[in-house]
Amino acid sequence: MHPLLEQIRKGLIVSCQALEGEPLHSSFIMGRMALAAKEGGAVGIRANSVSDIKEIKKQVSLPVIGIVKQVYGTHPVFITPTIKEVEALAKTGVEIIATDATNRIRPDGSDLNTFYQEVRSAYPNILLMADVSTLEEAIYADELGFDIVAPTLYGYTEETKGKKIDDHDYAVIKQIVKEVKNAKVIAEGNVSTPEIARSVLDINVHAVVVGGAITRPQMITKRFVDAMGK
Ligand SMILES: CC(=O)N[C@H](C=O)[C@@H](O)[C@H](O)[C@H](O)COP(=O)(O)O
Repeated sequence: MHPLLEQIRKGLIVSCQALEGEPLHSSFIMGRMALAAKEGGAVGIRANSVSDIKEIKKQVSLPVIGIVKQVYGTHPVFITPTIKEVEALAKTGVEIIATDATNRIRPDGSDLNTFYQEVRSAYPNILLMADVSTLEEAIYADELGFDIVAPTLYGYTEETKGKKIDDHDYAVIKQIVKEVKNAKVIAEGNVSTPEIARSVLDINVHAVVVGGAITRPQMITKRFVDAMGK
């Protein structure tokens, strides 16, 4: 197994992201979030934007899954959508680059296969993570040769809107773990409690990514307020 994949095996990766318009939108704060995650025992960090990644890399030496969320007009593909974002990420020294790996055509008109080949040949030493929304996309990403597959976009596409990882007794992640042959499967997206993290590990995922439940305090506050019935 690749040493980096060995390093994150069965561990918690904390996604430290705050987009423009969110209260914690600041590379300084994301760097400190990463440090807090490390102190709590995280084995890796997922982060968005060159500026956040640079600051995070100053604060921690954990492996980073880098993305650039870039919206092109009204196009629905926004997680590292084109080679331009990949080039920017590669310069930061991230160990893993994640990208939208749904079956949708990308903003520059290319399909996933063309994009994958282009990225792989330009950056053979960077691990590639496929953010998918369905079992079929997970299988295809695995066949293409992605190192990691995750259902990050399950619940966030037209086809899967509103769905969550723990729906129907974790049916989707169970199927993905069963059908994906070579790539490591990471659970990401709506892992909102330690119990869900434990359950997906028991399903035999390679590692777990948790974002909002740790790093978006406005969401955490709302969950308390909602539970209190206010
Ligand atoms: C759909 C989308 O844009 N997902 C993004 C991908 O990087 C992030 O906004 C999520 O926070 C991340 O996937 C972790 O998920 P959660 O925050 O649910 O633990």
